[in-house]
Amino acid sequence: MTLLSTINSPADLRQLSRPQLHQLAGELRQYVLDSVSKTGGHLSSNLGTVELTIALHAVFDTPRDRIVWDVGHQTYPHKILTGRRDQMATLRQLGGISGFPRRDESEYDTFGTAHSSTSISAAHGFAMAAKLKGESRRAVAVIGDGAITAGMAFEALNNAGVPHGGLLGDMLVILNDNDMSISPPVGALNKYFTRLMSGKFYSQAREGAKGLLKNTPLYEFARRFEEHTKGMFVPGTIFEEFGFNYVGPIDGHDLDALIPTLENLRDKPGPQFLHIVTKKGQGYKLAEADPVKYHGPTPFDPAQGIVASSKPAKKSFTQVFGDWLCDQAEADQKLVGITPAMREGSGMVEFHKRFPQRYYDVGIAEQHAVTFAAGLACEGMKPVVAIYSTFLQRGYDQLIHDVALQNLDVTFALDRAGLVGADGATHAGNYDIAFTRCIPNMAVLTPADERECRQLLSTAYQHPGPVTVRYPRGAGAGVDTGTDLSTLPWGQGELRREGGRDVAILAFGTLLQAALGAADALNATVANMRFVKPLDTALVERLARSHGLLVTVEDGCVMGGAGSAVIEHLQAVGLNVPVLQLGLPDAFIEHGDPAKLMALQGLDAAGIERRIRQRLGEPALRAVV
Ligand SMILES: Cc1ncc(C[n+]2csc(CCOP(=O)(O)OP(=O)(O)O)c2C)c(N)n1
Ligand SMILES: CC(=O)[C@@H](O)[C@H](O)COP(=O)(O)O
Ligand SMILES: [Mg+2]
Repeated sequence: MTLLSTINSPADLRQLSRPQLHQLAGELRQYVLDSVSKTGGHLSSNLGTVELTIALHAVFDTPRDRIVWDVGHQTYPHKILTGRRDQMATLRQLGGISGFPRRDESEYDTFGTAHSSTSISAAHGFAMAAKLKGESRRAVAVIGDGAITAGMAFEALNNAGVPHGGLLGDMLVILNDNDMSISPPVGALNKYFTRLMSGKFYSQAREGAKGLLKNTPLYEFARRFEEHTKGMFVPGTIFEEFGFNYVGPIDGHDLDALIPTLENLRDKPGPQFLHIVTKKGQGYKLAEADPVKYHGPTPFDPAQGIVASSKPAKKSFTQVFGDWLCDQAEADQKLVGITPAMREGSGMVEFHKRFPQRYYDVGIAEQHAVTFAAGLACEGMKPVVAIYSTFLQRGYDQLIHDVALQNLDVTFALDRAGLVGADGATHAGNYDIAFTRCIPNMAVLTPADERECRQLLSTAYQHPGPVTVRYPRGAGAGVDTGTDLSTLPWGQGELRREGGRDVAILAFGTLLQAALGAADALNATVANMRFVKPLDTALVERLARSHGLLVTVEDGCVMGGAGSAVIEHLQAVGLNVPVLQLGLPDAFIEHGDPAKLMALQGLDAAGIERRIRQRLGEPALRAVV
């Protein structure tokens, strides 16, 4: 029997001796590796937080004390120790536990997250509420060196370090510095952390206070860095200037350092800041060597590691974008590619290699990414912002105020549009059609397949104003993209299937395939609309005049979506034809296999057919999933 199998809550863990906690760390790390290798999920970050999680639950009185994890992708050890060990087999699957903290999943998950850099604000809220309610409890924010680069983290530090109405929150911010975001970290702050590490951390190690780094790459790195910076004067840290008591850096894998340090900080009033140094992928050699590859793998054999499939894979939309970006950059020196910390996920690795001067990873800084692009556009450059639909939500005011209002020529390549699968509701790109099409000057393009994705990216790029081109996670139908940079006529859709006069389906985006499947069974007309804005109003009117029912289909929210655009136009021109709007409902859709999720929403071919038949008052011919 393992020790881990006896831990059903942090109360059990608090009964263990220090040597037993060391043993627990080994078992927990193995459990994380075993379960993630079966389910897929965020691996590298979780291997790095094993000791920290044990130390936090050993020292703090959780759930009474509030631990707020930033992003929350590193909370698998926390889930395992807080009563969800056996549910790890269901991680990120339909009906299973989430890959992120959820208030409705456990009382130990104090704050729901998945978008980064919110933890210090939320912990500050917890700390001030405790003060106002006269309760004595601690709030702890755990934030990574990637997540802390976002403006929001600094807005919170700025606020939390000074008293309000004479009250100062008792909070601890733990900076989990593993010198990695998803990709290698960028920016001045990262350089600053390296400086901090090379000073205090190294000198502690050298003096034998811990002797822990000896013979490790970190030791050698710190030693070499110190040689470069000899004589450098480091006054207080930036965090002390913000009003925090700064402690560290300490080794975040050393329970014997972590536990006493946390005990000490737990008992100190006011804002405390602990800087720990960890290694992404710790304890699994392959992940340590390539933390990017093991950031969020699909299932793999831990003995072998991730091996490339021998089957030729269909190109993902992300790859279609990445190829297009390189070709367009080759053709136009003015192109600048921008990613807010998602180089791999957005398909920009090759672009980075080939065009390093025109590649910008701005860190986790979506707001800055959008306004930086606006500045470039003012000077006649041609910025392309590659951003996940869900993360553009962070840059919404910048989109309106800095880009659209000045009608600037910025192309937004919106990846992960629609449901994304395992990451669930936090990452779903359901809202971008609704929140972009209402902005004056913005154009909104929805390619139906890989070839059209490439063509509409070129079309957007040539259009002298702000445009979003949205495409989903994963592969399309396998349509050849071609290698040209040809464009499609602005604002025009196309008729893809001439059917009877009863039903015309207006498909926006990649659901065209499912719409065509349904149309075959119904003998319906199908239009591939391509543009949500400017809408092909001539095509809409023609179909409205010649069919008894219009059906709009999109993989975004129905409310305010592309179907709403069609109805608004019909109303404006006084065409009174019934419209059935098919898309995502007014509900958050949980994690699971994307195809299953779409079927459950009635957005596969069978579902579209069934819902149209229901609307026509016909019996459903296919079984409900
Ligand atoms: C607002 C936002 N932008 C981007 C992301 C994607 N993202 C998830 S984890 C991550 C890297 C975080 O790095 P760090 O905070 O250092 O944590 P680590 O993975 O190193 O433990 C990024 C960019 C996100 N979740 N939220
Ligand atoms: C936690 C986070 O935001 C990312 O790691 C995200 O899970 C990546 O998603 P993709 O796998 O779709 O790139
Ligand atoms: Mg990090």
